[in-house]
Amino acid sequence: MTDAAAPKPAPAPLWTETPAERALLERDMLYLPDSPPPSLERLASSRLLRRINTIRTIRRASRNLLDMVHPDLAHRRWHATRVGPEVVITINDPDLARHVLQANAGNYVKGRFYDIVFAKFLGASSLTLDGPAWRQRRRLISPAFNARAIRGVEDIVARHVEAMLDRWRAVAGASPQGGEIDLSAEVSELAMRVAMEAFFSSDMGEETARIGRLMDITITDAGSPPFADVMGLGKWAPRRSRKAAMEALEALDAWLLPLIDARLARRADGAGEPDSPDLLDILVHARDEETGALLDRGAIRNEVLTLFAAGHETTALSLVWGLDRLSREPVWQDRLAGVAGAAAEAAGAPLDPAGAKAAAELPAAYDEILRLYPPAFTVGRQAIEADRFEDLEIPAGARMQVVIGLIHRNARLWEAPGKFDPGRFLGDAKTGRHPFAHIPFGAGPRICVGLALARLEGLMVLARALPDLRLSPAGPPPDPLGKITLRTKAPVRLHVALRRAAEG
Ligand code: HEM
Repeated sequence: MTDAAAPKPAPAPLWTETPAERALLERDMLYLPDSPPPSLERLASSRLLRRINTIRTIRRASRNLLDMVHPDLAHRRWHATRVGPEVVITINDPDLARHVLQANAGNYVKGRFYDIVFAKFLGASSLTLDGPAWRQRRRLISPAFNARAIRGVEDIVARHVEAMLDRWRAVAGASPQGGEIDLSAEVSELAMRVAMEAFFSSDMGEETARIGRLMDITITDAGSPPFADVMGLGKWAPRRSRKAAMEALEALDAWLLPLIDARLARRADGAGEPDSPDLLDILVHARDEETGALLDRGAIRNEVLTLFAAGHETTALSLVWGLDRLSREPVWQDRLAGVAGAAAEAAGAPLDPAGAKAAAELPAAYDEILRLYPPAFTVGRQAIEADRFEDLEIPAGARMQVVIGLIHRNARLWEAPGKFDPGRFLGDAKTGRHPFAHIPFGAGPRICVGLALARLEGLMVLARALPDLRLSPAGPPPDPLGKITLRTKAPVRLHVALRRAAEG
């Protein structure tokens, strides 16, 4: 038999959605815990119940943080419970979120939980510090994320997006039916490569898989702090081993510290800040406004690790959830592909960031992705002093958990909240919306410092991928898993085909 007569390969299996899957995709809560935590009122009646609840909650939360969210919260503005020594108030209300994150932000710090979760890994950094030390650190790192700095990394982002899409186009073009990619691995590699080059002007080479694994081990471990730490028990209390995470952290340090040391050595030799500094240059040359002091090696290491950890996983997850959902929304996918394709044709070149922004449907689609699947599902604060909001008494020390993922699907704020509809962010549709109804990057003084970089990456992937590639699901909708971020329980795969082949 000649090649020409060889049978065509069997069509790649394309996922056929069931009504149950559609209902799951469009429900008002992304996640429903099967047994919710009891309310504060019920716990007040029994010490035994409080103990049992604490142990149970910590166990469950260390497996999946989303289990902390009470399903009743979908219909309530807040819910109070007690975990160990703390009153925990979970929030599904834009006014209370504004009170905690902005209006009375001075009374709320990152607090004990951030110490437990991050201190061992990131140390003191812009993410974990509070008060004047945080303000100073934030001032120091902000120049690395201002409009000029972001324009400076546009080419880096475009180059890495294209390199990723070339791999996808090769898979898609290998057969008329297209093929499958490991979406989770692909976008994680993209976000790491962008961070590495934008922050350190350095190439990750073949390191992405190893560094990704090390980051994953440390972040996963940080997201499940030992019971004794959560309970605030002394050193005498037994704790589970964190050996694997500490080894991963050492390996990360062994990778990062030489990069930092090389720049510190240049500074010691008298080299000033270059004309186009990267993030590491900015940190190495940053001086305290009042004292003129430079950051020491430890502070630079903490900041660099924080920015790498805070930046790469969140951005990658927005694309995992977003492209998976788009693969299940063919009408919007075709519309976005048409808009991006027409804009690129008019420009006579692949869309650049300004062109992608100007094609209003594209930023609207990224906003809708961040609404349905906010990678930072929840942000927490601790009350310094007792406070009051309407009829809610907030005791001193209370943990305030703003559940962004609930506010984003709150039926009082959004019509048909589970439906994918970027139209919510187009034209007049935004008029009159509560300013805290959509807060994927947080809000107030501690709003995400890297949001422009994240948006740039998200937008460029949509703008460049959709005109060429038709995305379809390779399996059922992903299951959410709350660690520190909104992960998926298993890596997500995606089916990609060339649009021209698919349409021809
Ligand atoms: C889609 C991607 C991203 C999402 C959804 C996201 C979300 C958030 C949120 C919700 C906060 C506020 C936390 C709080 O109030 O407690 C935050 C803070 C922060 N983010 Fe992002 N982020 C993203 C990307 C990035 C990137 C790319 C970077 C850096 C390269 C970054 C660095 C930070 C830092 C340093 C903070 C702490 C800021 C402070 O407290 O002053 N993030 N992020």
